[in-house]
Amino acid sequence: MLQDSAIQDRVAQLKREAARHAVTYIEDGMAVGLGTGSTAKFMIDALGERVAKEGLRIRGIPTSEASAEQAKGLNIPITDFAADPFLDIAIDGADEVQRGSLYLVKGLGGALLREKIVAASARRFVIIVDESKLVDDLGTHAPIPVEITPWGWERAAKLLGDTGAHACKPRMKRDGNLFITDNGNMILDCHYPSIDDPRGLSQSIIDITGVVDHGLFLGMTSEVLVAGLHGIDRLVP
Ligand SMILES: O=C(CO)[C@H](O)[C@H](O)COP(=O)(O)O
Repeated sequence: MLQDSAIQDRVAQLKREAARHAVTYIEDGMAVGLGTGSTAKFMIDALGERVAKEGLRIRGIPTSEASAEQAKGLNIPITDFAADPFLDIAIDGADEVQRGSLYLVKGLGGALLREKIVAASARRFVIIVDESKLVDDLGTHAPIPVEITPWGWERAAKLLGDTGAHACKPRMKRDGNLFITDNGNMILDCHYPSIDDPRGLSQSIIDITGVVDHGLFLGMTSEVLVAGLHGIDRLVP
């Protein structure tokens, strides 16, 4: 029986391999969406390696300031939506992936808005997760993060309660201060006892004035690379 830390090391190693595999989808001349989080970090490292070793010529749009810093440090050229309104591919992690539909919950890393804009702009949206992120029902392990304007947030929190959320709590940082996104907004983490109609819920949340976006990514995924103890599986919707 493998110890917990040995299992975690093995899963991290497989995520790194899955990230390397995802990066083989990137070809010379492509515009690439760069995700955020620990898994996306492996992917950006692998991409940086291809840029340095093979002279791969690509341009990236990072989904957070953190990913932008990492990409710049690896000499990955950065582009923007003025030059590249559409991307060839975007590669990112996720907090939950629903089996079958490949609907996602994203945003526990706080970058959901830019991640969704990048995903929506990409012809191919590739997700890398470990198998603990696969769920039958969305909201099983992760709350649904909702990005909202700070002004009037209490009102949005109340109206989110009407969409079935049991609790919507402002995200805080470890130091006790309010978490503010790269876009200057707040995040409410909303817990739903069950999500039977993800599309209906998505619409109800987005209809609340003051909500900027939320972490349900529905019908956007092109494929998921799942790193499990026995290797890497590829899921398509
Ligand atoms: O949505 C995200 C950030 O907003 C991340 O993709 C998600 O939180 C997964 O992160 P990790 O790869 O660290 O588990």
